[in-house]
This record gives sequence, structure tokens and C-alpha cells, in this order.
Amino acid sequence: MSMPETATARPAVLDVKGLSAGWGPMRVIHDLDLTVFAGERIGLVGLNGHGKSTLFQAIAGLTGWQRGSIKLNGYEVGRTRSQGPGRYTHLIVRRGLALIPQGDEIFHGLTVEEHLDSGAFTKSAWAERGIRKKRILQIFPPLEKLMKIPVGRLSGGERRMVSIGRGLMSDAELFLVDEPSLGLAPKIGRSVVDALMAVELGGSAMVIAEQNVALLEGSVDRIIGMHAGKLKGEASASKSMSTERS
Ligand SMILES: Nc1ncnc2c1ncn2[C@@H]1O[C@H](COP(=O)(O)OP(=O)(O)OP(=O)(O)O)[C@@H](O)[C@H]1O
Repeated sequence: MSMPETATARPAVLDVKGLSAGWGPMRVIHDLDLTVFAGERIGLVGLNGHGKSTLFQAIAGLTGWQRGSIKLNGYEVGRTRSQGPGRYTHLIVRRGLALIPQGDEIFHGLTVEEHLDSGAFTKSAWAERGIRKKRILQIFPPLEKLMKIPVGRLSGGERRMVSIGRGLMSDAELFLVDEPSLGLAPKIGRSVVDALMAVELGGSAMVIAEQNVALLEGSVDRIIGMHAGKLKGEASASKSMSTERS
């Protein structure tokens, strides 16, 4: 996939340097570097247990411990953090992060519309929630007729659309989407991932973690492999990017 011509001039939305992170005595992420530019959609691919979710959680300040630098829109949100998962997550979210976790993080009694509204939690997103909901319904048309239905009554695929839609309602600049197709029938999983490809990023960026590389191939700007807590294939990805840019 070709990069936009202006990519070199685009700012880094996420700039991770020397990140190590883990849970208790276990180190899952090993001295990892990752830069994501505005407007980029990146696929993070790796087998179960190789650290994709832990990387996302480290960026969100949710791992047991982490060290290294994590810059979100130029602001350091990694180094200054003391121990304690979740202690600074609200500040990181305020700096522009939306983490859409694995599985369905939903409240069964709330309707689809209430979920989408709850994603527009900043003042500016709330003021624009009508327009934002319309945009979500363009991305996930099956939700339109379900807006007043409690989420507990929806199918797995519909629930996944709600949980992703809720994340997209925020005015974040970095969207981390963890295994959007997980547990869904292949056809439904493919339609959910295709919907993510249709999201207009503008100046924001998206990283999609997936075990199934075929779902992302040909659709994202870069695919980065993850193995045993390290990124693989980043060099060849940057090589092809620089080739395409020249
Ligand atoms: N909350 C947690 N507490 C303790 N260990 C964890 C926690 N979350 C993940 N781990 C461990 O960290 C390692 C990496 O798991 P992680 O979930 O980050 O991998 P993944 O590549 O995202 O795979 P998956 O598709 O299963 O989510 C595994 O050994 C896992 O058991």
C-alpha cells in the first residue's frame, strides 16, 4: 500500500522508545521502539501471548510496571509514571488515547445509543455527539435499527460493533484496537475489520492488533510483526515506506 505523499511531514502521534513492560516479575515487552504517524493505520500481528495486548496496556498505563519513553502527541506519558496500574490512565486518555480492548467491554443493560453516548465523554465530543453517532452508523450500518435496544440482546458481532463504535466516539488521536475479530465468525470478523478500514483518520492514527494477518493485508499502511515482546519486520516496513516515498 502506498503512503500518502505528505507522510514525511506528518507529526508522530505515538513515539515509543526503549519500552519494557510486564506484570509482576514477568517482563513481556522488551526494549521496544515504535513510531506511529498521523493518518497511519498500522496492523500489529502476532500469535497469542506474544505481547500485543500488553503493549497496548503499557501505552495506556495499565500494566503492572513499565519503563521507557511513551510520547503521545509529543507529551511524555511514560517516563514520569510511578508504579501502579491505572494511576495515570485518565491523563493519558486526556492526551488523546482511545484503547478499544479485546472482547466486549459493554454494559448489558444499556442501549446501543447509550453506549455510543458514553464514548463521547469529553466536552467537545459530547457537543458533537449527534454528528459522531451518524458517522458510527455509516461505519456500522447494522446498528442503526438497534439504537434503542439493550446491548445484552445483541449478537456477538453487533456487540463488537458497539464496543468499537463507543471507542470511536471519543475525540482521541490514537486508537488502539485489540483483536477486533476475536471470537467472531470469520465473515463477521472480516466485516468488522473492513469497517475499521473505512474510518476516516484525518490527523489521528490507528493500530489494530490481530492474530490473523490476512484480515489486514492490503488494507493497512504498515504491518508490524510482534514476537516474544519485540517488534519484527519493522525494518522491512520502513524500508518499503522509504522506497515508496522516494
Ligand atoms: N493482566 C495480566 N496479568 C498477568 N499476566 C498477564 C496479564 N495480561 C497478560 N499477561 C501475560 O503476558 C503475556 C503476553 O500476553 P498478551 O495478552 O499481552 O499477549 P497477546 O499477544 O495480546 O495475546 P492475546 O491474543 O492472548 O491477547 C502472556 O504470558 C500473558 O499470560
